[in-house]
This record gives sequence, structure tokens and C-alpha cells, in this order.
Amino acid sequence: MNDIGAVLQARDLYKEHGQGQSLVRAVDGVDLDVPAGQMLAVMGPSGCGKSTLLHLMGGLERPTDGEVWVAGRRIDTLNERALARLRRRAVGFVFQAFHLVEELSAAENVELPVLLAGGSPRAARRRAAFLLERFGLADRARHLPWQLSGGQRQRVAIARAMANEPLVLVADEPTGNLDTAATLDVLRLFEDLRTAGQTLVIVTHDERVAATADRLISMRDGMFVDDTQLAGRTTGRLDGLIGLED
Ligand SMILES: Nc1ncnc2c1ncn2[C@@H]1O[C@H](COP(=O)(O)OP(=O)(O)OP(=O)(O)O)[C@@H](O)[C@H]1O
Repeated sequence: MNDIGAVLQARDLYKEHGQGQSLVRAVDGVDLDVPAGQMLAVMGPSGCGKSTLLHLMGGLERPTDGEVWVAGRRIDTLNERALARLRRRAVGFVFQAFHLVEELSAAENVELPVLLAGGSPRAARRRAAFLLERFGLADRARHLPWQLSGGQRQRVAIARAMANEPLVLVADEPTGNLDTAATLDVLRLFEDLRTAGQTLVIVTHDERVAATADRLISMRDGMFVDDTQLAGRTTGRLDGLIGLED
């Protein structure tokens, strides 16, 4: 058993894609500890391995070598079934392109993970209603994704990721498709989640997103080149960004 103070841990982590001439070492010997309640931002140039790292930490991909631990449990050695179960319950994923189910309403999208994890329809409805209310989307619950703005869609996607109260929320370029106003909405939401103690790992190209984090890791060529604690947990770090709205 590893130190369960850290929600996420990586030990000597490697991931190679392809082989022979086309072999790419996307993650190249990384060690990482993410304490509970931390908001970690990961930045770096395109292709440096940020998404791959996120996928490894969330159990979406398996490492070529090394270990991944979630809440003190080693996950890279789990079988597919156990890994899928862990992903459903312990990790919430948010993607740049939202990945909502287009045929389902906002509420149904949020209900889905609860149902897939074995929750009752009643429990799913209650959880979705709670989250959509909390995220300022109660009046959009019956809307289909195409009837929502980009910012609203991403907030629904974050609600869906939070549906099973994950230990960690991992987000890959969550504001990459959003304008400034919608980006600020999403940042406020992350700030609320973090204040409530949620652990967050966010891959981003956006300095504004990184500026709201507790810690910033810079990657290059699959390695960490910088790991900095930011100003600490202060409220209102978004204040400096208000006024930038489109
Ligand atoms: N499935 C795959 N097969 C082959 N190569 C891959 C695969 N996934 C990623 N790579 C390569 O691994 C490297 C790291 O990719 P990754 O997507 O993790 O980078 P990134 O930093 O997230 O990039 P971006 O900021 O552009 O999203 C890149 O060279 C990429 O081309």
C-alpha cells in the first residue's frame, strides 16, 4: 500500500507509442504525487506528452513501464474489468470537445455514469438535478447538447464527470473550445470544486487556467522540466481575470 495522502501517484512512468523507426516516448520516466485537494495544472508544447500522462493517470491507457496508483491502489496491473470499474467510480474525465451524448438531454448525460455504476434511476436523477443546479444549469436540464452554448456544454460535461463523486477530476484542455466568458465560467466552477476539496488535474495551453492552480508542472519531451507550487490557496484569484470577458 502506498501513501494514501496522495490521490494520484506515478513511479518511474514510461509510455511508448509505435515501434521501430516510428517509436515515440510520450512519457519518459516521470514520478508524480498529487495530494488530495490539490489543483494541478500541466502545461507544455504540443506533443510533449500531456494527454498521454493524463490518460495513464486516469487508467485510460496502460504504461509501457512504471506504476500508477490511485488512492493507494496500484491500477496499471488491474485487469480490464477492474480498471473500467475504477475509471467509472474514482476518476472523472473532461475533454476539450465535451463528448456529450448528442441524443440525450443535459440531465440524462449526467445521469448516465450513475446508472453505469449501478445506481438506481432515482439516485441518478437526484444526482443530476443537484449537479445541474449547483453548476447554474437547472433551466437547461431538458436541453439537448446542440441547444446549449459551448460553455454550457462543458459545464454539463463537468457535471457528468462529477456524477459519481470521483476522487480526482482530470481535464484535457477543458477551455480549448471556449471563448473568454465561457472560460471564466468554467474556471469559477473549478474554483468552487477545489474549495470543496476536489482534487483536479488539468492539462492546458491557457495561462489563465494555469494561474488558478495550486501547482504547475511544465513538460517537454515526455519529462517534467519544472514543478512549481503557485501562490497557495487564496480566494478570488479569478478577480484579476474579470473584466476580460468578451
Ligand atoms: N496512439 C498514439 N500512437 C502513436 N503516437 C502517439 C499516440 N498518442 C500520442 N502519440 C504521440 O505521443 C506524443 C505525445 O502525445 P500527447 O497527445 O500526449 O501530447 P500533448 O502534449 O497532449 O499534445 P497536444 O498539446 O497537441 O494535445 C506525440 O508525439 C504524439 O504524436
